[in-house]
Amino acid sequence: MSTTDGPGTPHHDEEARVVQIYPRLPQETVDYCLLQIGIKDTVKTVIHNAVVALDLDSSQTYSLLEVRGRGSKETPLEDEENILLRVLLWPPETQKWHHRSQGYYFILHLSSNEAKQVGTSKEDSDDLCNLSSVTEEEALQVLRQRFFKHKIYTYISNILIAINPNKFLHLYYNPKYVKLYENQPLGKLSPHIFAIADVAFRTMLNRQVNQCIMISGESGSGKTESSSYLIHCLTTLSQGTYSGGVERAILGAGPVLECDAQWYEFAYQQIDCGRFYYFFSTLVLTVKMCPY
Ligand SMILES: Nc1ncnc2c1ncn2[C@@H]1O[C@H](COP(=O)(O)OP(=O)(O)OP(=O)(O)O)[C@@H](O)[C@H]1O
Repeated sequence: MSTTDGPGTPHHDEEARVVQIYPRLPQETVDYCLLQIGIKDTVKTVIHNAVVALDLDSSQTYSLLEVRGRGSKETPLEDEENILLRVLLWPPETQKWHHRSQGYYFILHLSSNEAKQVGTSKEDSDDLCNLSSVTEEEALQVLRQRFFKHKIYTYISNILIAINPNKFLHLYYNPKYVKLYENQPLGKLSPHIFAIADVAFRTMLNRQVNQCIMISGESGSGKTESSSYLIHCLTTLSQGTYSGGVERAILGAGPVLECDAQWYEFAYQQIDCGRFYYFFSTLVLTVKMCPY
């Protein structure tokens, strides 16, 4: 990420965007700064760069709020969130330099240290393997906490856990995300079902070997829904490659996607024997939240 001199500054890569950050501070500062954000930038990096660009006191704690649309509420963003993923959901005309009156911008807010500490009572991580202590209780706590922040996907290394949100989350399934996750190593961006589809698709093309994504979970946990997102992503990825027939093949595979108990038993035997990776490129575990 770099600071920019103004609206005319060229983008360094196709996925970079220029955003405005408006400081909301007790003291007088310049109105706003412009920052160029790229695919790897998190909210934390944006806050750091805005503090430098606005020449603010770096010993203070700041947070970033997103305003998405005129008159919309200000949404506080998590430090590790990928900021480009949010900006890509803004209307195209607001994804380059634009006036604040159009309603899409970020606010840099001075937050007190105590407030920050209360808000981070438990550690959060995109990958449960990164937790400092991996107990069942800790893992469930993190998943629950993420779910309440509308983060339904979490990795355990290259296994994806998908929690059924029971409502359509447009933030996750915007068609632009297929492109964003294309050719990205697993774990580089926030956990997503499209990342799983991309890994399977690339491995199939590179190794010229059939791939299998196993989806497991109790009834109503979102297996069918997850497979339709996978199919959507795979068919989109297959367009524009020499494997154009993939679309027809995948759509025709509906009946065999729902396999019987015997097959599951076989699949789990392979996992138990440590042969998982020979049989499945990836595993998606779907989870239904208990209402109590
Ligand atoms: N990712 C998701 N986003 C939005 N809604 C979802 C998602 N996953 C599941 N749901 C909701 O939960 C309902 C149940 O999901 P789904 O039919 O996929 O479960 P299932 O695991 O296939 O169940 P069964 O094993 O009984 O067939 C869906 O009809 C949908 O409303």
